[in-house]
Amino acid sequence: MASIRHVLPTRENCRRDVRVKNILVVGGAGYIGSHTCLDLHDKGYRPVVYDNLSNGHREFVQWGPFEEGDIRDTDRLEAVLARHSPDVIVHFAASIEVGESTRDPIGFYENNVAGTISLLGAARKAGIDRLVFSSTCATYGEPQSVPMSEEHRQVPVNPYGRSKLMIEEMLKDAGRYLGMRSVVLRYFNAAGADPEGRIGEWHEPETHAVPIAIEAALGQRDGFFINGRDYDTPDGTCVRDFVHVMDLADAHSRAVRHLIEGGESLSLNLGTGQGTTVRQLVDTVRRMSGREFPVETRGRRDGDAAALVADNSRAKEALGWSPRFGLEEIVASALEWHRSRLGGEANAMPPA
Ligand SMILES: NC(=O)c1ccc[n+]([C@@H]2O[C@H](COP(=O)([O-])OP(=O)(O)OC[C@H]3O[C@@H](n4cnc5c(N)ncnc54)[C@H](O)[C@@H]3O)[C@@H](O)[C@H]2O)c1
Ligand SMILES: O=c1ccn([C@@H]2O[C@H](COP(=O)(O)OP(=O)(O)O[C@H]3O[C@H](CO)[C@@H](O)[C@H](O)[C@H]3O)[C@@H](O)[C@H]2O)c(=O)[nH]1
Repeated sequence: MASIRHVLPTRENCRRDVRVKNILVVGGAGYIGSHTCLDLHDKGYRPVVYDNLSNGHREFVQWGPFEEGDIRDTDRLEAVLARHSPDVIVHFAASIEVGESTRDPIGFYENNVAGTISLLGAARKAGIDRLVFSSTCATYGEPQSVPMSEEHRQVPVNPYGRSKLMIEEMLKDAGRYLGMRSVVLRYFNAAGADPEGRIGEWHEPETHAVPIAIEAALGQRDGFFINGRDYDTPDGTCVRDFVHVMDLADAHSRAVRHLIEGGESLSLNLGTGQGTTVRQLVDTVRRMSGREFPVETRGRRDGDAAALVADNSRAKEALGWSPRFGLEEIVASALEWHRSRLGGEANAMPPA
């Protein structure tokens, strides 16, 4: 298989057709936001990060200026917008953990919905009417059919998904009545890391399947617990559509360009269209890391859908986007990132 580095766009081949513009990346010190800054920079944009560092990392801000602030602080946002005059806002900032949303629903609506109202107000005042928004396949709720197209009904089953759907509805009204154009990107399961190992997935606490399996392989956890093996799927474990974070980043840069070029508002799924069971994921991590680790089964996790796989044809058509990487590249890049973070600790471990 070709090295991941060989298919990444270079600064040179993308600069030719994109003028340098400021892009405000809200939540850009986080996982997907920082990879998007890397991609925007490589394509000739200047990403300005606005983040309160509640879940992000200062050291992930490497490709443009950093403005520390909270999206609920409208005055601070207005000052930053006035200073940088961005052409487009890319909005990642949110509380993201589904389980936490059931324990603290009001906190989720406060950060995600009230925070976005504050951001939209500041953007309107600054005359910025182009926005790319991080949504999620969790807005669909229980799948009626797989793969899921954008026409699938949206009936989220947890406060996290509902908060994202509320924002999608607000953006529709901002488009209808205020002329704001937006690209809503509904990600499936983001995973993987910058192939050069500069940034990667780093959530605290970590709840996502890929980094947890890798931490188990690197001896940072006792093992991996599969949440339920009694689903109606090929091996009884949940099916997910893992999409490489660099492919997501590429889609954001394309969405930015679409808006700058006058394109209409869009809602798009971002996934590969390929389903992977949790068991297959764990086996791939074992094989690629060369390390066995204990795998046990526990009960189902509340709110988990059996299978979530994207129909990505609309994103392909509207943005000319296509996922370039599969599960092996996801696991390889994530392994590299985790190993580089652990340094000698990972290398010192005896093979299992
Ligand atoms: N990770 C996934 O698989 C996935 C899937 C679907 C959708 N999403 C969405 O993508 C976006 C990014 O997810 P991520 O995995 O990179 O999460 P992340 O937590 O790594 O990034 C979110 C960033 O937003 C910042 N932030 C949060 N609240 C803020 C506030 N009030 N003001 C300023 N900054 C704030 C955090 O500090 C963090 O840096 C989120 O909106 C999430 O809902 C993620
Ligand atoms: O230790 C673990 C962790 C996860 N899983 C399972 O692995 C699958 C994937 O889980 P996870 O990586 O936590 O992702 P999701 O719960 O599918 O949620 C992610 O993907 C959603 C879109 O599918 C986004 O909306 C969310 O923000 C994002 O966290 C699920 O079946 C989990 O139950 C395990 O079995 N064991």
